[in-house]
Amino acid sequence: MSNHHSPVDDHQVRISDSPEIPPAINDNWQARRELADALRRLNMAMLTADAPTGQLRAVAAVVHTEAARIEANERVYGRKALSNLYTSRQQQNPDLLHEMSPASGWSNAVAPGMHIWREGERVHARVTPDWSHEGPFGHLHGGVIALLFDHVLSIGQRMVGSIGHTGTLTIRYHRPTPINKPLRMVADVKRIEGRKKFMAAELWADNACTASCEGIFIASRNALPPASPEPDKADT
Ligand SMILES: CCCCCCCCCCCCCC(=O)SCCNC(=O)CCNC(=O)[C@H](O)C(C)(C)COP(=O)(O)OP(=O)(O)OC[C@H]1O[C@@H](n2cnc3c(N)ncnc32)[C@H](O)[C@@H]1OP(=O)(O)O
Repeated sequence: MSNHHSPVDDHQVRISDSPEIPPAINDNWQARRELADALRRLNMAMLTADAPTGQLRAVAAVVHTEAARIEANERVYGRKALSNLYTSRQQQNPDLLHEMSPASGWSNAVAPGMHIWREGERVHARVTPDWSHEGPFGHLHGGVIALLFDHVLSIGQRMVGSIGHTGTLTIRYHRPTPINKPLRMVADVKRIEGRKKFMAAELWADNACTASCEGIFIASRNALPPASPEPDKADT
């Protein structure tokens, strides 16, 4: 595919250089983070509490009412549309990925809450999946692990240019990965061949590598050549 693709639109994606979670874009997005936290708490309570049926139905009714209140606002669907809205209001176009991503978005209640940052030629990440991400009893779902790898490797591509599509992910699950404890990830670029970036990453719990991954990412035909030492400056 891809002759008809528009150029990869990842100019706004930045890799943090700090292990600290950055502040929200503005107070509105801070409020979205707070609502996402509340939703995660509600989900966790629902999954773990031996609650009476009537109580569960009563809470569902309240949540539907509150959702309708928010739905009554003008709707803007997707990162691209939201970016355009910011641009049309002549505000700086912010990096919405880190708020909205299903893997790392602080304002996305389904995301496990993952922070990615760069140190030298590697990207690091930390994430604490919980009971809502359980696969085997007490352990992390393998599909969630694939999501975490895909995301950390995707963002890691920014070290050497623009973000390309995931072509192939090869994951080896070495041992069950725990939930409810901080996990660490590390990723780097192994080599670049034309439009292909060969990447690798590991997932660690305490002192054990529980899974490792190799990924091939394919840059758009329209992307600028890779391997710039300062991708943000080269791409913008
Ligand atoms: C992601 C972009 C947006 C970024 C926004 C920022 C947010 C980031 C958010 C996070 C996003 C998270 C990330 C996501 O979730 S990305 C979403 C998951 N991925 C997809 O949906 C990708 C679907 N597939 C495609 O679109 C096309 O097949 C692609 C683009 C992959 C290649 O189609 P294209 O027409 O361009 O390729 P080509 O035929 O000219 O071949 C070119 C070269 O590549 C080699 N090859 C081809 N396919 C594969 C493969 N599957 N594995 C390994 N190698 C492959 C091929 O042999 C050839 O090599 P060579 O012969 O030259 O040696």
